[in-house]
Amino acid sequence: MNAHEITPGVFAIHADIKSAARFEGIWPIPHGVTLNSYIVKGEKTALIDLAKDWSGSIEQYERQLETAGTSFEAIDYLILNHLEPDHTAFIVELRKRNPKAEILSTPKGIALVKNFFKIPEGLREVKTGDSLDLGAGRVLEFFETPNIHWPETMMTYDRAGGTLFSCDAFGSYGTLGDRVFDDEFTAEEHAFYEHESLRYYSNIVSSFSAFVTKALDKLKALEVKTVAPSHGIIWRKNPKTICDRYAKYAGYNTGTAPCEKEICIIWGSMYGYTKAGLEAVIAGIEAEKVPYTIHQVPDTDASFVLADAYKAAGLVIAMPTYEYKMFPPMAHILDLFERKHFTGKKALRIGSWGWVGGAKKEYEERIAAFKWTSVESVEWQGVASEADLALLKERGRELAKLVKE
Ligand SMILES: Cc1cc2nc3c(=O)[nH]c(=O)nc-3n(C[C@H](O)[C@H](O)[C@H](O)COP(=O)(O)O)c2cc1C
Repeated sequence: MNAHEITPGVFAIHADIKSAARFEGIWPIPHGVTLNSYIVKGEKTALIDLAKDWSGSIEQYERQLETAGTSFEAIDYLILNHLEPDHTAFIVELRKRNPKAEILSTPKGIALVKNFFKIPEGLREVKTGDSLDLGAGRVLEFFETPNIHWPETMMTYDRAGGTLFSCDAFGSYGTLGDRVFDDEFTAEEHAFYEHESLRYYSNIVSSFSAFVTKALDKLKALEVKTVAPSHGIIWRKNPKTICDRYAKYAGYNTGTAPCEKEICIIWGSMYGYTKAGLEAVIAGIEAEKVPYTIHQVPDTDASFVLADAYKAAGLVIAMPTYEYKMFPPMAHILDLFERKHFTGKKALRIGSWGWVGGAKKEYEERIAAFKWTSVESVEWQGVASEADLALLKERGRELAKLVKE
């Protein structure tokens, strides 16, 4: 694969990773993930971010550097926007092959270079407002954007070409193949990557939405012609599309953008009693014509549940009591909701119990901090009666009406 030229002297070094089953060891990536790093040339050459190791990775990476007219040995500066290992794995190899290349990152980033990789020298701390003159009119500017997605994170901006190297911000799952630019994909392909970027955001970034909003504010002053993230599509035709999308995603759990008027139904059931009650709830939702997605746990991986639940204004949580508490796979989902700050939802909880219940109490304790608006929950012993089913349908309607407000 060749490097992709973004503007004269600026290249994307792009790798499709298909060998890993999961991202961060948690989130399934059936369609893989891309890793982008970038070469910027003035009189001096900068490499922005690196890549993770994969089979044959160094050789593939070197071949792309060659097609961009450079090599590990010719790099003058290594700029690290983010120290997560998927963007830094080659750092030791680069330092070995090219001890003169200076490494630039935020003060927290430089501390990680020292502590992670035991590289003690040839390091430069940069802060917001600092810049690096590569010569020939090419100046790179740095913007600290903490917690997108680690505390040390920054973005780098090439003012001459208007390219923003945003690292994990504006990223997505999904490999790209030989195309990397937004104008090279069809509407259908964009719909696929949009869902993968929502899944990426809800899995990886949603805990840090307040920081995303702050970073987007900071970037408003820049004339961004191309958004060049570390994962996924490079946006040169419509950079606003991905910026707006991220602003919307950040708003879902900080309240700066409304969630979608839809319901995500998450259910688990051992013997089908809760499921039968859920069908009545669904009938109520359908009667109100509110769109919904539905996921059974644990069958559907939490990664996909999070994506649909993150964007939905409404949630149905359907589960039985299990050992005096919530059905364990649902407890896992609620634990993730807490960690990822899924606030502000409208929710209905239902479920069957056998002899004394317990799920309701644990659920209510768990969601107390979530700032959700709850429709009164419905519980029943064993098989739902006709009266239970009528009530369940009614509560489904009630939730749907709330979502439509
Ligand atoms: C492993 C296990 C643990 C259970 N623990 C409780 C419990 O602590 N309290 C209770 O009231 N019912 C308990 N039950 C009973 C179920 O909650 C009850 O049968 C319910 O109707 C199952 O609904 P489902 O078919 O949707 O799974 C338990 C059932 C199983 C299989």
